[in-house]
Amino acid sequence: MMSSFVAPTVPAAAKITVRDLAIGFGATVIQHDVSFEVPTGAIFAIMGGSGCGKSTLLKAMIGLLRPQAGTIHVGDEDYWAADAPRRAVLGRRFGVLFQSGALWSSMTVAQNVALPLSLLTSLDPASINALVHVKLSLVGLAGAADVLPAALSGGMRKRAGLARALALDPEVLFFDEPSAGLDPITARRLDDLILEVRDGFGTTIVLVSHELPSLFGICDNGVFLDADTKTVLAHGAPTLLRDTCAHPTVHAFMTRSRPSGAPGGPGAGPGESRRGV
Ligand SMILES: Nc1ncnc2c1ncn2[C@@H]1O[C@H](COP(=O)(O)OP(=O)(O)OP(=O)(O)O)[C@@H](O)[C@H]1O
Repeated sequence: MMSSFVAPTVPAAAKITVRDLAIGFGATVIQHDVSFEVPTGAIFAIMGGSGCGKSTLLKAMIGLLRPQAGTIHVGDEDYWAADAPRRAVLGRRFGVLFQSGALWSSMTVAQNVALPLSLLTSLDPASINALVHVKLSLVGLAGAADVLPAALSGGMRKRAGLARALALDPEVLFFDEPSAGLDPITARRLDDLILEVRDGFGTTIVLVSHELPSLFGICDNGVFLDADTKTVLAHGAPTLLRDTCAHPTVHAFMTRSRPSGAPGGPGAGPGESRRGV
């Protein structure tokens, strides 16, 4: 007799492929001809100076901003060619942690983490509670389940946001400036947590950051955007770009030095050299 058992479908690993992307607002182009691939299981950095379009690129990748041109593939699927309901289904494979944590202020930490589970799954309340407890334990907030976000420190808010982003077991986690506003030790703890999530669950991680310690400490791949040319200047791990990239803008950013030709930078006259600025 044939078995009626049907094996659950495991979604294909969500490699993200960006091709010839142009992003912007109205007629304004912020970046164009952006191409890169986020390998499965990578911690991938979107780097570049202020205003170059990192957050705008992130918005296009998580479905908040339609690109002006080009494609973003999630696995084999062209994300922006899909209709809105299909994009919503694809989007369930993503978790997002915004800069502020973006928690609902009138809901407790546990209720915030439970929200995506009650909205997007048919799990019963007891299963949701159990899952919430697991996610909060993972980020070290099991003891803060019944606390309102206002009572949390900045680092705890980020961790609560991370627990919520992890609620649906995403294949890809997006972070917008995860360490912004955190002291160096708290930022380091958050970095360690991001590494634990990637190593423990194989989650692909895409993060926007200009915190050099985080970039060097946890990212194994990335792309560097430039505001002046509105294009990608370099691809690769932040440490690789720091150690080998000769482009003056990338080199200056990665080594916190002045671009060559700038006052006090390499190539500047001796009288222009200053320290401690
Ligand atoms: N909604 C919007 N409408 C019009 N222009 C926008 C909008 N959002 C951002 N911009 C502009 O797009 C450019 C890129 O902004 P974006 O926030 O993506 O840069 P960023 O690299 O993330 O910067 P930062 O590191 O300072 O956060 C900026 O010039 C910004 O003013």
